[in-house]
Amino acid sequence: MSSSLIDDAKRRAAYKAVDEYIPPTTKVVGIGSGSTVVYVIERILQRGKEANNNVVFIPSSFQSKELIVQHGLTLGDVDAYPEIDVTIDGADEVDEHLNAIKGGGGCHLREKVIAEAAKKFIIVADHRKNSKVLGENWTRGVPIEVIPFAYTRVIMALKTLGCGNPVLRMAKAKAGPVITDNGNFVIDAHFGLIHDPDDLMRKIKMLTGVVEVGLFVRLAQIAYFGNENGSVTEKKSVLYETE
Ligand SMILES: O=C[C@H](O)[C@H](O)[C@H](O)COP(=O)(O)O
Repeated sequence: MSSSLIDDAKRRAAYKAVDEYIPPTTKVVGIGSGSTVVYVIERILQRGKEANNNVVFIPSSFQSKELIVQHGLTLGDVDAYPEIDVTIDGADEVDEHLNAIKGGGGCHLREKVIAEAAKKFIIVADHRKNSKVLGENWTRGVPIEVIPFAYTRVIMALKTLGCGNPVLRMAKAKAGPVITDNGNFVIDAHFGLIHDPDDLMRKIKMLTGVVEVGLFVRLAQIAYFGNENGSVTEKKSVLYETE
């Protein structure tokens, strides 16, 4: 599938999420990070200045803060708005229960804060992210943000938890490791198929030096996946099916 077809798929998922989950009454919107979220902003801007005038946007990263500011939207902070109406974000993989792997861009710590602060957390992605079980398609591993001082110890501990080859994420255009928006490192740890993401998330989070794990368990209400044929698949959490 060409990259423009994938971009189209991301765009359709993002547009649908904005159309269905940001009604005119919405006051506070959380903005995730990554390439799909760019289309979320694109759709929000298409609603026009008037529709966005009274809406505050809360970023989950340097990237989303820049998107909000550059497009003249009102920037807020989770300190001032600890309760968000709806957060829309991308994902690296989503399982059948709407658990997700996130952090391919190293932003999962702030993204999780913004997701947990939201009454509704919505995922937007292309069809490659739509799996039955986590680890099926996303084999780069679970992103784990760690304080630099502890990274070697965390890598050792991840091996005892069953990860064969945890890798410190290296920067592409700089010598040395990726540094997150919070000044930390990221370790990518592939665990094969993850049948119990809650259990794995808790075990990793208990390791000293781990700041946040890119496993989002039971947080999403709905996920939209843009497909190759132009359709959009909706996956809804059983936790919200009664709504
Ligand atoms: O740290 C990055 C985030 O978790 C992204 O939301 C995730 O990697 C998906 O990004 P994209 O929309 O570019 O596939």
